[in-house]
Order: sequence, then structure tokens, then C-alpha cells
Amino acid sequence: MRPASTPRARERARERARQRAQEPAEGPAAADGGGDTGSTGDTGTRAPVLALRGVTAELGSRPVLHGIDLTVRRGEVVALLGANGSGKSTTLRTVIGQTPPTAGSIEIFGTPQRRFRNWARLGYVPQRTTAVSGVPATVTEVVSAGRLSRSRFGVLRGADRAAVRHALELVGMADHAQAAVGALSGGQHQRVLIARALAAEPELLIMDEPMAGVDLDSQRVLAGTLRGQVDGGASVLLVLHELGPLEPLIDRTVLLRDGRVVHDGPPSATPRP
Ligand SMILES: Nc1ncnc2c1ncn2[C@@H]1O[C@H](COP(=O)(O)OP(=O)(O)OP(=O)(O)O)[C@@H](O)[C@H]1O
Repeated sequence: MRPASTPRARERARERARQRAQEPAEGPAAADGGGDTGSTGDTGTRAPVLALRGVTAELGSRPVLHGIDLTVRRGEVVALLGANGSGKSTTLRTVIGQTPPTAGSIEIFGTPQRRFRNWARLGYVPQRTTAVSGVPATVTEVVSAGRLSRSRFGVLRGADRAAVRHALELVGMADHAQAAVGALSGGQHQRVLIARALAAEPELLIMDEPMAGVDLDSQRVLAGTLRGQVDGGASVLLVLHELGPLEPLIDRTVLLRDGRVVHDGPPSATPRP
């Protein structure tokens, strides 16, 4: 989802999002009759962009997820909460295919995950601690990598480079475009990881603890960035330790305990982890 900067552009983006909400699901699922149920403007009745049903998963032959049901609808922001080790990251990793489920089903934009191909529609922001690498690279190089999925034959053209610049502007890092990522603060590094995901203009953003170790200034920037994405029609699933500055944006919380969903409802009704 390309975020829009002027009122007219924002209105166009909303119109595109409304049109998408009325499109059938992509590919084979559409042929199956699966997917979209139409949009009414109420998130509770919009088409799911992500649906997990009874998902179980193991790590090192140890059961970690015990039948997760989780739905994210178009335009929704869903926060996945839970104590350390409750299975939040594993749930995200089952969605992006890093951890194969041992049972249950996952549908992405109405298509069964095993048949889903258009991964550019998803933006994944991993936990920063697991994303840090010793590879020397500039901010622009890292963010450009996020655009490759949208480029033709892996070659970035003018429009791709503009999308990269725009993603950097969205997270307030345009002035650091040529900086080495190794020289950035934690908050700046997190902004770069988010810009990398935004560079592909995803319709569904999946983020693992985007606010962890991020200074207050960066938290405010990221909350604003996220709001822009949602206003433009994107959906968001994110792992959080606490709702914090994102609370006003969040439609639903899903609380995990020991690999099971123990709450799925409004943020105000969330029990303690
Ligand atoms: N590679 C692994 N092999 C075996 N068990 C693992 C592995 N990675 C994680 N686990 C265990 O799986 C469980 C779920 O881990 P997961 O990272 O999904 O939890 P989490 O809720 O995201 O925790 P945190 O908030 O600490 O990131 C934990 O008990 C963890 O110790």
C-alpha cells in the first residue's frame, strides 16, 4: 500500500482500498469460491486478509502452538500479546512460511498458504534482535532489498527507487539514506526495517515487536507511519509487549498463553498476560 501524502492522494488511496475490498480473492481461491465476502465498512464484516484456523506448530519437536485461531480483516490493526514464550513470534513465522504448521490451515488474502505466491503483498518486519547482521550496508541498500519483490527481473527502475525514497520519508530517515546501518541507533534501525517492508507497498504488514528498544521519538514516528498505512487501506498484525502509543490504532487484541488464544476482542477488555 503506497501511503499518500496529500488529501487528494489519500482519498485516491482510500478509493483503491475500497475497490480492493470488493475484489475477489486472488488466484486459485477465487476459482474455489473462497475469500472475499464483500466490504460493508465495518471491520467485523470485511473480508479476511489473513485467517489461521486450528494452527499447531512445533519447534525442535516441542509443541509450541496448540490450535491458534486468528483472523485479520481488511483495514484492521490486530495486536498479538502474551508473555515471553507464549508463541507470538512462532505464530507470525507460521504465516510467512518460516515455521511450517503441523496441523490447521492458513489463508492469505483468501488463498491457502501453500498456493499463495504474491508475497510482495505482505510486509514482514522481524524482531530487530534477530534481524541485525554484520553485513555492511547503507540504509538505502537495506530498504532497496525490500523493493526487489516488486521489481522486474530484480532490477530497480525509477519508480522502484522513488518507492524506496518514499518509504524512507515515511519513517523520517530520508536524511540518513547513505548512512551505514551499523552506525544507527536502535530506534533508527527499527525505522529502516519498517521502511524495508513498506518499500514493497504491502497490503498486510506483519511486525514482530516494532516498538521494542525504540526511543520515544521513534515510537511517535512509527505510530504516525502506521496510521498513514491504515488510512491508506493496509491491514496490520503486530506483536506487542504493551499497547503503548499504538493503542488508539488497535482494533483488536489477541492474547496468547502457552500457545493458545485466551482472548480475542477489544483492547479495553484485554486480560493481563
Ligand atoms: N528453536 C527453538 N527450538 C525449541 N524451542 C524454541 C525455539 N525457539 C523458540 N522456542 C520456544 O518456543 C516457545 C515460543 O517461542 P516464541 O518465540 O514464539 O514466543 P514469544 O511469545 O514470541 O516470546 P518472546 O516474547 O520472548 O519473543 C518458547 O517457549 C520458546 O522457548
